[in-house]
Amino acid sequence: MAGEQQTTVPAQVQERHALLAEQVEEHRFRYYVKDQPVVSDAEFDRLMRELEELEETYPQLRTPDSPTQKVAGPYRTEFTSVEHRERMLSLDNAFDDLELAAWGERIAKDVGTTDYHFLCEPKVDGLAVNLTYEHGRLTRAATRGDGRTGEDITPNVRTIAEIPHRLKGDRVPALVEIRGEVFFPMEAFEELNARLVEADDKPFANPRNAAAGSLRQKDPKVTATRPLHMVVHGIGAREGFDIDCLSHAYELLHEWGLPTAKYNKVVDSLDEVREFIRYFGENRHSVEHEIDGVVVKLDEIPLQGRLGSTSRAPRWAIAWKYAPEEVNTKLVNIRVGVGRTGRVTPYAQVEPVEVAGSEVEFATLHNQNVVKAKGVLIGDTVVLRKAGDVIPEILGPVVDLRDGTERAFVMPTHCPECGTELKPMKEADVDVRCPNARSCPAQLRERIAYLAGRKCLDIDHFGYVAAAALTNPLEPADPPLHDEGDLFGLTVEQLLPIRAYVRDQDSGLPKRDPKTGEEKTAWVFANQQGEPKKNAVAMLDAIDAAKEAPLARILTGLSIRHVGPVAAAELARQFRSMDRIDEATEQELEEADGVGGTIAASVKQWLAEDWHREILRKWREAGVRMEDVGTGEEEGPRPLEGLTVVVTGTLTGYTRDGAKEALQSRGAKVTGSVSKKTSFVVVGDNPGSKYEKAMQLKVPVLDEDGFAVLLERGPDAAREAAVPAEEPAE
Ligand SMILES: NC(=O)c1ccc[n+]([C@@H]2O[C@H](COP(=O)([O-])OP(=O)(O)OC[C@H]3O[C@@H](n4cnc5c(N)ncnc54)[C@H](O)[C@@H]3O)[C@@H](O)[C@H]2O)c1
Ligand SMILES: [Zn+2]
Repeated sequence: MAGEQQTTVPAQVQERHALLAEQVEEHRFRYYVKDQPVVSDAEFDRLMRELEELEETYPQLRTPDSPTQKVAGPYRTEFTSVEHRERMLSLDNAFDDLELAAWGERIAKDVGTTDYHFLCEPKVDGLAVNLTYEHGRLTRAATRGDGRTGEDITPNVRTIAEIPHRLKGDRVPALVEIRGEVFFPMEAFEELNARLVEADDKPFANPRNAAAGSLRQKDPKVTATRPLHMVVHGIGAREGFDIDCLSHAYELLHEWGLPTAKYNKVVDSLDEVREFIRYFGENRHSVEHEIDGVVVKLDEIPLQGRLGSTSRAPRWAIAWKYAPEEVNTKLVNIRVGVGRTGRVTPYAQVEPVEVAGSEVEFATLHNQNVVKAKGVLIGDTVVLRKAGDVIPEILGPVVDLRDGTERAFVMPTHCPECGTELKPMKEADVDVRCPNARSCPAQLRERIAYLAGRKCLDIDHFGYVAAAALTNPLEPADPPLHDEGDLFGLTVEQLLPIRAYVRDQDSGLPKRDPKTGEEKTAWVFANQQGEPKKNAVAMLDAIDAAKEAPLARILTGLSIRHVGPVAAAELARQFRSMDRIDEATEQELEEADGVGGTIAASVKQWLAEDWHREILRKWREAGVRMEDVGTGEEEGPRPLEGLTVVVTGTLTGYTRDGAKEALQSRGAKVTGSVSKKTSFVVVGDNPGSKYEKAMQLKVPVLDEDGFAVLLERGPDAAREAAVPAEEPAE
């Protein structure tokens, strides 16, 4: 200590420290008071980290008014100030295992016993609220403020349905302060922003800001219209009752009617803490609110007291932060991509950013109404979210950074790739499509990529870049594939001269070099000596092998509307060859198990088109089998015998009845409600409560692809394809 006092702080360091402190204070003000932050949480955390590191090296900089020594504020706001009876603190963070281990060691050293437990809780991404109950009545609700003094938001909090105005039961104390997190559900966020934009109000950048902004309204009537929820996660001052552990306190809070968390877990060791962190890292989105980390607490309350707190955070708890899923970036442009069925989708093109482990340059905007509803303008700084494997999306604009140069998106009237005039999908539909199915380069590229892809022919070394190169190269002018018909006739000589754009698979748009900003191009199949690349040769071999593909995969790969993997499997099982499907009447197709009128009509329509027939003719000529060997009758087995399956939500390739028949014809029992005896729950879009029930009961859940696996390959393979439904906590 004495030595450190003598090192003088270099002038640049002092300046840097002052600048960081000022920035942190500014960001806190925008975040806690205006509910409109201009930087991402991760960016904010980096500033805080740098500040802490400077103070670690030069402890003289760590004065009591440094932001590192305070919760936040104090702020004067339009709300009345109220004192908390006990301070509301922030939490120290652990960003890696070393920091978690260091915390664990400090606990072990300072706690004075070996008999203690860790309470693990998902960290709710919302805003902290303090509820005061006196003799069971909610007498006050306040924000955290600077930790000692918060804002009185009692009337607003009273509008939140799940917060009781009166505690239940006969063990109600004289006084208790309850701490918790108010959050805004992700599903409702888009709708709120749409309403705000409609009314010419500022949209929120993310759900956490929406929670804070909705709760901190001058008029509680406005708050009442917002779907706010709360999870309680602590207690402050108390009189008239005693508790030994925080986990037991939660049981009491639950008994009083307060919304306690479902997933908390008490464990003995740091390794089990790690397991909890790992589990929720992978299942972040199976919880009803956003999670930005895990909070680990010492469960024993007397031991918490022994460790005490700093001016900013308790020593007995730590927040593990997950890698951020949200970043701020610039919306450079909104362009449209054309999908396999011709559907035209606006895409945000952003300044490339790293998020959730990958570089993102495009984010879907679904359709023109979504662009409008989100309230984003070209040129905005936006919040971009990438959750797990899901396609990145734009949450909302950072309105406070606008400078007036931003402009609204206008949906193009013509296809960006073939120039054909766009038409609504159906009459009065918001979705528009390019009607030029056969030779629109975009649609052809998407169909070929799908045909070569995992669900269909599964051709090795034939990815999206190859599909793009073969259908619409920059050189030569005449592409090797004019449609699907040319696939099995490809030769190595055709591949060598191909140069093409490197395209993003989700949007279909050319990727750009982050340094030069130019669109990336490549010689896709030839090496520098002009010889074929190994992968190109292997791809041609794989194309050849795909001539023997099972009929179901061929059928799926034709991109016939309504014929996804499941319907294709049904058609193949019952008709067994393309010829027989071709010869069957619409009536006969319709009467087949699990097919139905829509699919039958669509198959017949497809087959009636000349250029489609030409594809089949060329394929036949090239030796594509398009027939399943064996009669099929002798297998007629009931591979799903003994299984009970529930189907919920909308499937794209199947009607509800069709799905049911496909299951029953294989021997499965189909029921309407989920129980412990259910073998699988098949979920489509908008699944609702049965899905949640399945998660609770740990019943394996199958999406549409998983459903196809179940039908084609049976329950063992399907179990591997199922969503893990295991939960660590009870
Ligand atoms: N983007 C910005 O400009 C900006 C500005 C200020 C703060 N922030 C964000 O806020 C964070 C700092 O805020 P903070 O001081 O509230 O710290 P914090 O969010 O890192 O942790 C403390 C808070 O976690 C909450 N919490 C959630 N679940 C909990 C649980 N199960 N148990 C206990 N507490 C739980 C509590 O409200 C507590 O106050 C930053 O790390 C940053 O992410 C962002
Ligand atoms: Zn087109």
